Amino acid sequence: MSLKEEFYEHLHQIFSLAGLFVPKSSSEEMDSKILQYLLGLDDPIPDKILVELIKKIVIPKLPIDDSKLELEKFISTVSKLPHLPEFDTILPLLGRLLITQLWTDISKPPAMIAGDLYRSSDGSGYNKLSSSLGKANSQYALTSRIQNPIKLSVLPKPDQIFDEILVQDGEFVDHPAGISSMLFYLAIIITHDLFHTSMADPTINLNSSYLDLSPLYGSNADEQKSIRAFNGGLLKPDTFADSRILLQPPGVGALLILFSRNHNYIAQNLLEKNESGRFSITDPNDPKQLAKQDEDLFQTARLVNCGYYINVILHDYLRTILGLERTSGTWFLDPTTPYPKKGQLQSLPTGIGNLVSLEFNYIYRWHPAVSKEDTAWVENEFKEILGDDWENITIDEFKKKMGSWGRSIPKDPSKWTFKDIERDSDNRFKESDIARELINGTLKVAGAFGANRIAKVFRPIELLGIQSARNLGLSSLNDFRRSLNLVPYNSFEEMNPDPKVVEKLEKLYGSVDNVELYPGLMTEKSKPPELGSAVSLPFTVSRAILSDAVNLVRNDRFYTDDFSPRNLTVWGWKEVQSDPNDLSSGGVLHKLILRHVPNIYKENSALALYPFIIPSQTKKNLQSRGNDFWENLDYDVPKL
Ligand code: HEM
Ligand SMILES: [Ca+2]
Repeated sequence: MSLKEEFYEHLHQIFSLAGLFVPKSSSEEMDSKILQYLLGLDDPIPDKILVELIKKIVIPKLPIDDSKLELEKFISTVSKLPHLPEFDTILPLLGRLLITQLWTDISKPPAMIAGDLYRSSDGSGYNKLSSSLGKANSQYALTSRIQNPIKLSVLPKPDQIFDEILVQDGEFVDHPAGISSMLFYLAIIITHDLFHTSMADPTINLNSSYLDLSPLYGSNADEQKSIRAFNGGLLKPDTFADSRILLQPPGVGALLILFSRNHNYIAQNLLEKNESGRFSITDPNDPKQLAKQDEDLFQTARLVNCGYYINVILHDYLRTILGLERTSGTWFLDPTTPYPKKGQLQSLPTGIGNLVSLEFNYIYRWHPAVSKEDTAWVENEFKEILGDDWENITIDEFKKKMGSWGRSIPKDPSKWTFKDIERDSDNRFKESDIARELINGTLKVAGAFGANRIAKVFRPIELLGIQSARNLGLSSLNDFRRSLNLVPYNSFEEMNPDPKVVEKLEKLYGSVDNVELYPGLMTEKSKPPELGSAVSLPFTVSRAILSDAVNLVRNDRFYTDDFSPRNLTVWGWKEVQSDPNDLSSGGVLHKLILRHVPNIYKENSALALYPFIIPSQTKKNLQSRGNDFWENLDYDVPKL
């Protein structure tokens, strides 16, 4: 059988499987019949030459080699077709095919707009045709359709759920793949970039639905103003916009300060290089020109800084999540790749905008991962903010106390400090203070996911979360799984093989179809760390966050169509690239660490190059590659 005949044989089988009857025939006849089927014609195409021409249009070899003049041959053949009755249906169809091909060449809606280079302060205009999509202060989207309503006359009380299956019972369990707290510090920055549920109305998200570093740059014009120096595009020293970061362990703030410092490094370099004179002014005393220069430098620096951030997410964070550092391969998941139409594969759009959903807000509540040390830190913090009876505080009290804490901090974010970490006379934090938090973040092993793994200190937050999800009518875990095309769980045992967990779930929910989304996500089984899922997330969570990541990045025009030297400058565009063959296997975060807390880490420090994994585990992971690559790294803890 020739290759072509073999191909037709396969195709015949596929069509038969799909219930489409296609008689076996010669390949020529087959071509004509397949085209007849694809084009919805009543009769086979009557002419061999036409079949060949139509094939080239329906199944083109992309990109098209126009030197072969295929299009011209097509037009000239079509224009010479004799007026015969058998061509009556074919002629208009040929026109339709040609117009369709030419029409689909150009992406719709347009993703790039000339001269519209910058991110807005609140995420509006990221997509020009639906310019409010995903801007701050919008209602959340919903992902999951309710197909099987929960059949339980009385749902278990939130505190019953927390006290039975969520609260840590017994010893803290180390993360099985040695994931460090630093990975979760970045996860906290990501979640604080995407979600800020309004206390007044839980359907409203006060943040933009884009990974645009809103924790650093703010989510509206006022917040953005509060962090800018209004000179040379700079930010105030070591300043960020989102006060919620102050409630987190200081390592999260330290990581965000790397991005704050990086912004100023970028702005200074942009002005110094001043490519094509794009930041030039003619009169250094003209306030109007100075203001425009400041704005252009600020906005361009933000684009470059976000370029670093997205590459940290793709090359450090996702790589660790997928366990890719254990192999020498350089493959990674790149949602930004352009995929034009190919054969019957439709093109995959980019830059079409994004709106995060309530379900994803819950997918991303990873409180089980908080380390032992950070939990102790949070306990102290909560005692101060919530009072001595913090463990038993009611939801209303919790909201009230959090509100008054928010009003008690300085209005000017450049005055914010972390507990025990003060600002120097130049208003910057000491390198050693920032480095200490980052180093400890890499040394502190995160907590394992699973049922009964959330520290008690999170009780009020979890009760609020469970109650709020209920008020908002979120779907069951199984319906959410259906919405992602995952098979629903048929039994509690399928959801989690641990008999102790099964027993508790059964008592609370009766049937697996009744399990609510959030309690379900936090108690289902976790993925084994060995197989491409190093972070050992709960099954549904692990699948959902990959879909989320791909959408967030691909749908943002600033990371796809507009991610170019035109917008970022040639220097900026080169700066943010990852190099898969370097010591960090393509990581980007080490560049920020080595640059912004200089002379503390060695250039080859495992803690800088693989900050999301505790160093002893990094050594094991790299050794498992089976070569001597691991010997290039220094695994000692940097001295302060
Ligand atoms: C390390 C200590 C942490 C503390 C002190 C903390 C604290 C809080 C607080 C106070 C809330 C607000 C509850 C509400 O208003 O409904 C919250 C919600 C949330 N947390 Fe955490 N959290 C921590 C770790 C994490 C981690 C590691 C993640 C995941 C990466 C995470 C993800 C979330 C998300 C997505 C929300 C919902 C946010 C919103 O809707 O505005 N948190 N957390
Ligand atoms: Ca955002």
